[in-house]
Amino acid sequence: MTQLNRRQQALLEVKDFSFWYEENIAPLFQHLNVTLNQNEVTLLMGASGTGKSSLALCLNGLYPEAVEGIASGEIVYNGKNIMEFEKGELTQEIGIVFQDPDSQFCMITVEDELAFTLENIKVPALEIHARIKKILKAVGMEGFEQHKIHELSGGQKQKIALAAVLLLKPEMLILDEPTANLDPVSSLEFIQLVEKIQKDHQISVLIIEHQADDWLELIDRVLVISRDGRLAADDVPMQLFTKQKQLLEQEGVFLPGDYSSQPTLRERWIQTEPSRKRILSIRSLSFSYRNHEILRKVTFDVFAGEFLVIAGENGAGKSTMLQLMAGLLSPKAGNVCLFDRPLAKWKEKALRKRIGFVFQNPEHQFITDTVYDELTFGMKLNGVSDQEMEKAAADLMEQFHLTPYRLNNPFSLSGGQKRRLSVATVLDETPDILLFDEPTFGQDAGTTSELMDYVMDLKAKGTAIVFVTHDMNIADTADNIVVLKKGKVAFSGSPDSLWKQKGLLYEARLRMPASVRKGKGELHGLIH
Ligand SMILES: Nc1ncnc2c1ncn2[C@@H]1O[C@H](COP(=O)(O)OP(=O)(O)OP(=O)(O)O)[C@@H](O)[C@H]1O
Ligand SMILES: Nc1ncnc2c1ncn2[C@@H]1O[C@H](COP(=O)(O)OP(=O)(O)OP(=O)(O)O)[C@@H](O)[C@H]1O
Repeated sequence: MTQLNRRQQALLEVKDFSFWYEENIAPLFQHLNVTLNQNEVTLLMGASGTGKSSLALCLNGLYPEAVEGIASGEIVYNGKNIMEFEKGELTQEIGIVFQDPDSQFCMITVEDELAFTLENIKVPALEIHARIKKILKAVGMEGFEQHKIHELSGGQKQKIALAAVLLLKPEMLILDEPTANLDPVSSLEFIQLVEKIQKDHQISVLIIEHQADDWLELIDRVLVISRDGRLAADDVPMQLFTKQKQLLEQEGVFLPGDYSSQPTLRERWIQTEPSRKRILSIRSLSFSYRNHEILRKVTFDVFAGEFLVIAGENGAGKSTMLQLMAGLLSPKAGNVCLFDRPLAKWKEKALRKRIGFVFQNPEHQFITDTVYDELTFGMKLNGVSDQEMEKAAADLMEQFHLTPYRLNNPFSLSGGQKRRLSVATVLDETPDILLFDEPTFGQDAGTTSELMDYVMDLKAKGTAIVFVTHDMNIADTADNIVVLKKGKVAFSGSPDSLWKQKGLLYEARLRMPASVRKGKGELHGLIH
């Protein structure tokens, strides 16, 4: 940590800046005054929905224009008001890696995407190939030139999005929850990569993240936006996390493990034992996309009242596994049985009633124009009365902090709100098994523990819960963890027995949770 000892030279000055999505509603953030300096690494924190992503888009001049929003005050970049830059000019100076990397791509293959970026900044054709090769190596994606972007795993996409932005050689880099889709070791490597790029090029970096632990070594300064859209804190990390704990807890911000005296997620619940009633059995299951084998002879069971986590590196086949468990994909060999009956023999409607499924990308799930319609879509199909529907939807909106957004379009919600809505839509009735792909991604400390409380309550009542997750603090609370490695089951057992297997953790690109590392005095161990 450099404790603000770098030479302070203003790069981006935010002066009395306020922003509204619509007239006649309260501003999303107001009277912000803050200066981001050259060669400085700043972390921006705040509860889900406070406006962090929106602020990032204001800083590089895309908002308010792109959303017909309203802004007052000014933002000055290198001494010049950002409104005075030509269209597209500022996006080269201030590069953003978006929260959802899919929203950033416009070409089919990795090479075309990166070449498109270089052509836009008029790089000579002869140089393009070498520049792409070099940047792919820098982000650990060497040899992926011909891969189709939509076929990459979430983590692989994130690295390509970073590569595309770095090609522009920006003076400032904004990273919006950049490690949310990465496996634990890739996440750490990504942070090290950002550190190296920052040091080599002395660029200014603004990171938006809910969990700061692994960034602590790198960040100079932390800003916190409060729920009412004001700058609640601006301090060096150690001062902030030791002296302002109460404020941070009130604002729903995760305290890094080093500073937190809160119980770990695992300590929060009285563990309930799963029953021996088998809900789902997976036997010798194999699956390929075209000739590419993704899963090979996978076998495990899921029991009533069990909390099972599927973990593994980016691209290991976890999301594919979950879709096979839901009957959204069909196995090439082997089978998945629900109550000893193959999924293929179930009627679609009966299957959907018994298995709830939440996609990795919430947007893949939304089919209506409002939060309320999204929550009641399934209920309407099942003939639930208007009165019951209203009550159930109101309860879910309350529980998942979505009440103010009842009539909002699901696509306009913040990343964390979208995630909560997609989870809430499968909770309108209680199926036998709930399959969630990264349900806690993008959540602040408060919404994570509330969501886990909700899910643990369902588990205690007998619902089987399956999470695909990269969050090892959450994996630590599971009854059973299945680790996939290159499409095969590399481990199945309790979290405690997994944490003892250092070699396996390393090979599967997993890490012990912070609380376990802390107990062993290895909190900042690079890999484990
Ligand atoms: N295009 C839009 N139109 C209207 N409202 C929007 C739009 N985009 C975001 N919002 C609203 O602005 C608020 C802030 O969203 P934003 O994505 O900036 O929050 P955030 O702090 O980044 O949240 P998270 O941590 O969940 O990603 C949310 O309440 C969201 O519903
Ligand atoms: N529609 C598709 N067509 C072809 N290949 C695909 C498709 N979807 C995924 N893949 C490939 O299958 C492999 C497994 O992908 P999957 O999304 O299941 O991995 P994952 O373990 O969930 O990864 P992550 O943690 O990054 O989300 C990856 O190599 C991916 O590139």
